[in-house]
Amino acid sequence: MRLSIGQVHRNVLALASSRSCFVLGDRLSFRMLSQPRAAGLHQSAWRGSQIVEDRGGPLTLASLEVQSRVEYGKKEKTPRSGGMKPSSRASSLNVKPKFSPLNVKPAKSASPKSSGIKKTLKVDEALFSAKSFEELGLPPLLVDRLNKEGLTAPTEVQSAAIPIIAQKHDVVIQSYTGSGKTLAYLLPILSEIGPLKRPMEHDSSEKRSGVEAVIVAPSRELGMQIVREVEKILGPGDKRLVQQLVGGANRSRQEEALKKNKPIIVVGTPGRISEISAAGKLHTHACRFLVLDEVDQLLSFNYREDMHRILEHVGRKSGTTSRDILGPLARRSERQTILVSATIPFSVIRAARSWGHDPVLVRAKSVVPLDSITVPRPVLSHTDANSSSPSSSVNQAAVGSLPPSLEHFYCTAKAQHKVDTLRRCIHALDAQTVIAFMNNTKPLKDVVFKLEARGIKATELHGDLGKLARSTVLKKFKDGEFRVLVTNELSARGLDVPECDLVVNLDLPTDSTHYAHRAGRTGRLGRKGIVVTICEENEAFVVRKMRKQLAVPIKPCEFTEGELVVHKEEDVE
Ligand SMILES: Nc1ncnc2c1ncn2[C@@H]1O[C@H](COP(=O)(O)OP(=O)(O)OP(=O)(O)O)[C@@H](O)[C@H]1O
Repeated sequence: MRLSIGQVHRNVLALASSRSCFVLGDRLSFRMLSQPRAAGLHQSAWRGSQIVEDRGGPLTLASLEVQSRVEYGKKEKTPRSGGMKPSSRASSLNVKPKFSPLNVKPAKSASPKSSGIKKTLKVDEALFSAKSFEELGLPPLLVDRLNKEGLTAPTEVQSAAIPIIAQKHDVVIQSYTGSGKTLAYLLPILSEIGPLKRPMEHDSSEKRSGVEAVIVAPSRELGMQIVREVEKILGPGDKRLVQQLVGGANRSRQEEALKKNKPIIVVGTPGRISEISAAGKLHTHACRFLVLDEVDQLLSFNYREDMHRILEHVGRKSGTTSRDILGPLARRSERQTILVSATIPFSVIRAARSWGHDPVLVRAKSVVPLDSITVPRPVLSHTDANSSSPSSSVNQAAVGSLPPSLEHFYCTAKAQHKVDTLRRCIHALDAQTVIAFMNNTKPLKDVVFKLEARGIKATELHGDLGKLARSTVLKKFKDGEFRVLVTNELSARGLDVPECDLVVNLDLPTDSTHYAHRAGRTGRLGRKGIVVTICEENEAFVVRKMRKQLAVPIKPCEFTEGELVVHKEEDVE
């Protein structure tokens, strides 16, 4: 019996002595794991077959999509191109839960389009709120649009954030990666502005002109992703109401589009927004909402000038200057500020307190006034928002940022053997959609080359590629044309590839916050996912340190004979 990754944490039955590998139990019913998968899956998976009854085939990442709580329909699996062996896609299950939030269309079919199979990715029901979108007070037109898009129930963080933003609080939204933070701020904004908004008795919207919401994101990819999310909700007829202002794209075209389309929402990167604003082509004085997505990164030293301009200008009536008698208070009253990240260091809490209007911290199941949070005094430093706090603040920020559905492992390998370890890891886990992180740009190509030479379709994504190349690569990866995306920190934040079932760190992340964001590219919306860190022997202590800081088990392992072998900690220490 080979066992699925998803079962590790709950089903450990025994430890095999000599290799100290875990032998795992299985509580899932045979019916759920039965024939179709058995036919398609190969030997890779967990060692431990001696003890557990063989139920007809190995369980691999594909089986992560199976949960005992809900009933599934099964569909044919479509192989992802480039794999050594044709195997299952992890996401070919139909799920029909209580509120059918799981009736979610994947962002994109990850299998070749020719398959004609409309897949439904299984997500974790527990992530969803017991309340409906209507109960949260969203306007009927907006709820209709959401339903049309297959979004029928809010996640917990959406359920907490939507009413609080509607009450005009400034908020800091913190919840783990892939928990739906984007809609948590978009929905209350779209309830107030644009064609789907709540009907008002005394509608002052006619008097408003210009941009009403500015959303800032640290990367083009994330910016574009947010634009697509807004477009999806607005529907094809009103797409022009959102405008992307990301770097790397033609600036004059963006300026022309601003003039022609008169968008109510702009989404962009700090540099481009502030550039166009400084040129007088973007008028945001009447803006009602300012969102900083991945706020901890946006408030880092790198972005300080652009962010300063944005914070000074957005939602600030012309004529007021920072020397006005009310100073920042006058500005505050003009806009609602929404700060969002899976990792919120104390520095962000401090900033939010100083700009905020009754600011509150919103988490999945709690809403806390920021004033009630004890924040240590800052330590001066000029590197970034995280490091402007003591290292404990970095650690504090990362705690609770990881979805519980993730499983973490690490293994050691010499630098020159890392790609081979990656290959063995992919096969042992039968991973279909893999993101491999490195710290620098230069070695990415080499890794891609080596993977391709071993028959694994791979591609690279980094900031040196042009905007078009970046979006093409990403699209092809999402569409399943490549099995592995080899990338750097650029892709660590916010990137939503629902099908991603494995994240691999080929280089160690710089700290636990970086680990958390990289890891969060898998296990989206409560799906199962695996994170494997491949490090050198003398770096293993760093992983163990991060494990402590993050308070998640990161288990030592190795990949032998097409299988994942989990070690007892003592064997490696
Ligand atoms: N209520 C919902 N029902 C179904 N799917 C949803 C819902 N809310 C969000 N999603 C989907 O869940 C996925 C993750 O959402 P999102 O990208 O907003 O997560 P996040 O918390 O911002 O993650 P990160 O911290 O990595 O940026 C997206 O594919 C999104 O479309």
